[in-house]
Amino acid sequence: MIEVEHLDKRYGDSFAVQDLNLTFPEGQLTALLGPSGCGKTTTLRMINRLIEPTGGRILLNGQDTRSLKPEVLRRGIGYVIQQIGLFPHLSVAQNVATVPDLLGRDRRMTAQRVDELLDLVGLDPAVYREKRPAELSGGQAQRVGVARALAADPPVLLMDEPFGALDPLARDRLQEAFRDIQRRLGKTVIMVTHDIDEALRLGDRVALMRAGRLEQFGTPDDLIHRPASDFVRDFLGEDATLRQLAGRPVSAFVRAGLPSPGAPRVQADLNARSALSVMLRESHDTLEVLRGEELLGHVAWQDLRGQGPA
Ligand SMILES: Nc1ncnc2c1ncn2[C@@H]1O[C@H](COP(=O)(O)OP(=O)(O)OP(=O)(O)O)[C@@H](O)[C@H]1O
Repeated sequence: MIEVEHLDKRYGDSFAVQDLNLTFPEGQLTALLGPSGCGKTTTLRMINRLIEPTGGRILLNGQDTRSLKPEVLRRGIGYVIQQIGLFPHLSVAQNVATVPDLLGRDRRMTAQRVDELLDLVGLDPAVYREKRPAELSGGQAQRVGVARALAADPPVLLMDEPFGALDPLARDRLQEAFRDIQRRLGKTVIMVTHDIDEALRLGDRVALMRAGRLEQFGTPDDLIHRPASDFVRDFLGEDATLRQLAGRPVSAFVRAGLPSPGAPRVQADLNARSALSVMLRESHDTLEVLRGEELLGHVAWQDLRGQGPA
């Protein structure tokens, strides 16, 4: 768990970050979201002490990070940035193994782990192990960057716009793959993004910042349905609900029981935004939700609009 207390970063007379108070829950992904210049990157870099705060403190599992040597601190905190900076003269496998090698880990174990990690991020080790960074696409290089950050098995991962440089299709795929990995490995992840869709889709929690301060901290649902201010509402925009629905299957909204007679049928893995479209098209305010032939229950219009059980 990472706790940030009264955190300040001042440059001359202006604050990049001002009186930030925030707890990043363990094993969850928190998106740091906000307009350009609001202090996201500064916050992230204060956590691994690439930037030293001018005030306040940061606790990692209850321990003040200032009491740890930066290099010791960073061993437990992976860091992924957009320009991932793979070493061009090293192979993919050597790049992924950088940290374990530095830590003097057993070579054979490391080689095996490198293969597992490449597999995990969707790169066939037999094909990619010996390639050089110059032979990779942008998306493949990003995957290697994620594998490298995971190689030291840090409990905490800091990510700064990790998927920013990718085309939309590659970004979608890597986001999904990463979300899976994060859930499976139970890492605590803090991800800087200015992409609202990305924050709402990937974040268990979203911290929305504005001019160095925290505007709202909550689940994507909280921000969308219970915005703390006009700024939050405006920032997310009117189609925030639709955006969030696009990222979730309709099965997440299912209630037990029968729908009203004549309700259209949809499959459970249909995304909720498309399910809403079916309701509009068919002029029906409930849908019957099936998985294959099995009836799971129904979903109602008001559930998709955010007043329901999900
Ligand atoms: N070294 C520095 N010296 C002076 N001001 C700085 C310095 N680094 C950052 N700032 C200022 O602090 C503020 C926050 O910067 P930061 O990079 O944290 O924003 P951000 O939210 O990550 O923005 P972006 O999304 O554009 O990357 C900005 O106004 C920036 O100009």
